[in-house]
This record gives sequence, structure tokens and C-alpha cells, in this order.
Amino acid sequence: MSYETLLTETRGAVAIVTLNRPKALNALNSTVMTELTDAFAGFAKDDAIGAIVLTGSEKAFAAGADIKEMQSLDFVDAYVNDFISGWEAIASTRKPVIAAVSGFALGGGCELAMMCDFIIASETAKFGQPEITLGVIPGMGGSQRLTRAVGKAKAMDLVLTGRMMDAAEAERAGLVSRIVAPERLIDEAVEAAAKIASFPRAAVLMGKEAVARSFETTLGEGLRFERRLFHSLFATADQKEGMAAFVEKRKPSFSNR
Ligand SMILES: CC(C)(O)CC(=O)SCCNC(=O)CCNC(=O)[C@H](O)C(C)(C)COP(=O)(O)OP(=O)(O)OC[C@H]1O[C@@H](n2cnc3c(N)ncnc32)[C@H](O)[C@@H]1OP(=O)(O)O
Repeated sequence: MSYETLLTETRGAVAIVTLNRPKALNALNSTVMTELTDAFAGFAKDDAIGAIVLTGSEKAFAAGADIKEMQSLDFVDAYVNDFISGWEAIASTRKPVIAAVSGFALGGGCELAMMCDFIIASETAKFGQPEITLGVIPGMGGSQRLTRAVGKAKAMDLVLTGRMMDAAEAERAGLVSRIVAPERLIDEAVEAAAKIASFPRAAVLMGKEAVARSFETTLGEGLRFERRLFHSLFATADQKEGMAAFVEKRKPSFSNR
């Protein structure tokens, strides 16, 4: 499949999706949204794919929603058409998605990275929610996901001042899972994705679903949800194989059943 604003490739069981609007620092317009959700839907359906890496360029993961596209929007159009709500499809992807972030991840770019399951950042990454400088606030989840990731104090700081934080600050704050040298970024993300894809598919999806649920429910409900998913995995052939392989001191051979 070929796209105007994306490049896609596969490496074994890993799909790599690269935002590709270099002249606009990968600003997220409606074409990017349509193409990205389409690409993700395709990889979600593809049994050969176990995990997805989403990345941008060395200079920018994405510098936010396309300001030139948004500039003339009025309230009625934004509200009636539920402007930018379509991006939530990315957050609903059931297969694991790793954001590999280099350079700017601002506004919608930071929000898109936070829709992924975790973020691997290059040393050059810069995160921020500068919407306030444009007279608006985050609209793709920044006020909610950023706050859950880094806590109220830093989220307020970033959303209200519009300042950027570098990769080291983002890692200290818990937004980023690891930092790597720029030239290692894609390989590191693909290696992590390949490892995830090598594990039993049902357990991987349930692990993702269980962690994601912790953001939406009470501790009690979350613990019960986790336990039920855990119980259900004892109905899988891969649980039998994984535990037998451990006891027999050999490598497991998973069948995704
Ligand atoms: C989703 C919501 C609801 O949360 C809202 C948003 O996301 S609002 C957007 C938030 N993002 C920003 O405010 C960042 C805007 N960009 C910048 O501040 C700067 O471009 C920069 C600091 C990221 C990089 O600066 P610099 O290296 O000096 O490059 P520029 O010359 O500024 O940019 C190059 C080129 O890209 C265009 N560009 C950059 N960002 C956007 C954007 N968000 N939308 C549209 N176009 C963007 C910029 O206009 C330049 O293109 P030309 O004008 O030269 O054609």
C-alpha cells in the first residue's frame, strides 16, 4: 500500500510506519490521520504482524496538528464534525505500538506518541504541549494522558507555559521508557517490537489491555480484570508450552493458540 504522508515497511513480524511530511515537520493534517488509521487498521488485521513501530524523521516525530489546516476552523465546524476525534483510533489499536521519537514531538505530536504503548526517545527528542502559545489547549489527549504519565505538577507546567522538555527530563518524568543515541533509535524500537511479537499473541494483547485498563478504572476493578485475564490464559496452548519449556529447560515454541 502506498501513502502520500507515510512510509510503511515490515521487518519480520514488525510493521514500521514512518510519518513523512518532511517540509512541514510531519505536521498532522487530515490526510495523515486518514492514512495512519488506515495503515494501522491494515496491520491490525494482518496475522503476520505482532507489533508496530511509529516514527518520524530525525528532526521531528511530529510538530503537532497542522496549524495551517486548523487556522480557519470555526467553532461550529469543529464541534459538529468532532474535529480530530478520529485520532483516537490510533489509541484503540489492540496490537502493541512503540513510538520511536527523535526531534520535536509537540502538541498533537506529543499526544500521538502518548497514544502509543510506550515511547523510546533519541537523545535529541523534545516534548511539549505548546497549544497555549496559539491560543488553544491540547485537543488530542495531552491534558489527560500527559497528566497520567508525568503527574499534575509537570503537566500543568508544560500545558500552561508551552515550554519543551528534553529527552532526559521526559525520561525522569516517566513519559519515556528509554533513551538511545539517534542512530540507534529505529533498531532499538524494532528490536523491542520484535521481542514483543515473539511472545504469545493473546498474552501480549491481554498484557496491553490490562495495563491500559489501569488508566480507566478503580484499583479493585483493575485487579479483578487482570486476574480474569490471567485465569483465561490457562486455556491457551502457549501457557502449557511456555511453562513446560521452562521446566524442561528448553526454548518455548509458541503457536499463538
Ligand atoms: C492537536 C492539538 C489540538 O493539540 C493542537 C496542536 O497540535 S497545535 C500545534 C502545536 N505545535 C506547535 O505549536 C509547533 C509549531 N512549530 C514550531 O514551533 C516550529 O516549527 C518548531 C519549533 C517545531 C521548529 O522550528 P524551526 O526549526 O525553526 O522550523 P520552522 O521553520 O518553524 O518549520 C519548518 C516548516 O514546518 C512548518 N511547520 C512546523 N510546525 C508546523 C505545524 N504544527 N503545522 C503546520 N506547519 C508546521 C513551518 O511552517 C515551516 O514550513 P514553511 O512555513 O516554511 O513552509
